[in-house]
Amino acid sequence: MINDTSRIHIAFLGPKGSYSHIAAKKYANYHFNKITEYSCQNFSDILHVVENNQVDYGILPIENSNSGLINEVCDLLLTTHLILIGDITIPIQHRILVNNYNSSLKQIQTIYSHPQPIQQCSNFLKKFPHWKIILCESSSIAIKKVAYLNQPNIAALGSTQGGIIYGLHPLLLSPYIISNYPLNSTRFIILKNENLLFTNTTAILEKIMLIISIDTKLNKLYSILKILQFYKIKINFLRLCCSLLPNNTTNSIILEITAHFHHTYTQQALIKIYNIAYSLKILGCYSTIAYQPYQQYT
Ligand SMILES: O=C(O)C(=O)Cc1ccccc1
Repeated sequence: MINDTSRIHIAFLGPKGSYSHIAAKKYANYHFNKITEYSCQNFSDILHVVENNQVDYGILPIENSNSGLINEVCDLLLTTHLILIGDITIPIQHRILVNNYNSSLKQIQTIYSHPQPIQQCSNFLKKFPHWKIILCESSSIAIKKVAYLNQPNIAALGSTQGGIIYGLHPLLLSPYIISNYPLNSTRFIILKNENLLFTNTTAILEKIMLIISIDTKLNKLYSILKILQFYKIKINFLRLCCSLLPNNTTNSIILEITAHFHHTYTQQALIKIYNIAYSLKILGCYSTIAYQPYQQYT
């Protein structure tokens, strides 16, 4: 347990300069005075340090506008007792980062990054089939490695901020060209080790994330969708997590809805879902922050 109570400790993926670090700083600027950043090697380590009260909050990417839901994070949500207290969406602008600012695309033979940026830039990367792709635990560890190796034929795919921290230079290419879709953004969720679902009673908590366990054989998923439709509750995303065990008779659903927990319709819908499910867990009720600083490129 960290003793300095005047500071908020927040855990994120990678050394400084990762997209998760950028999101953590933006979230913290909005909510807290002083923060201490706590860097983790992988997503499960983030949950671990929050669960053990080594830090106050953990931040994890949940979905990207290009590549969709981040499966590894969804799977981790099924196993944690942490609650979700907020989310933040930030623009993601990938850059090709090199050691020497005179370098060109032609020189590159190997590119390092996290699987997410690689997936989000897959169309651009297809133009260079001879490039060797090296997957790393975060984009910032990739940047750090490329800076350490200091060779003209290697590059990292990551953020401008990460490049600045480790002394890499972005090639003069618009991030619009590098990402599969120009408006690339990622939504991050903020997790806390707490029992209370409603820590911030003054905020308008407009989103609810649920984990529902249902029978695999019966048409329970359809029934859940019908209930939500009946109460006109908007589904933000739904992920069906099928068990790989042959005799397992339950599936888990991660469902995010736009709804106010105390609204009568929400309460009625949740009771109906609870009645047809094996179990219903409310992972969190929270409000959202979205940053849209795309203007700088328009
Ligand atoms: O590798 C990083 O920098 C991360 O934070 C993971 C990631 C990468 C790209 C989009 C969202 C999250």
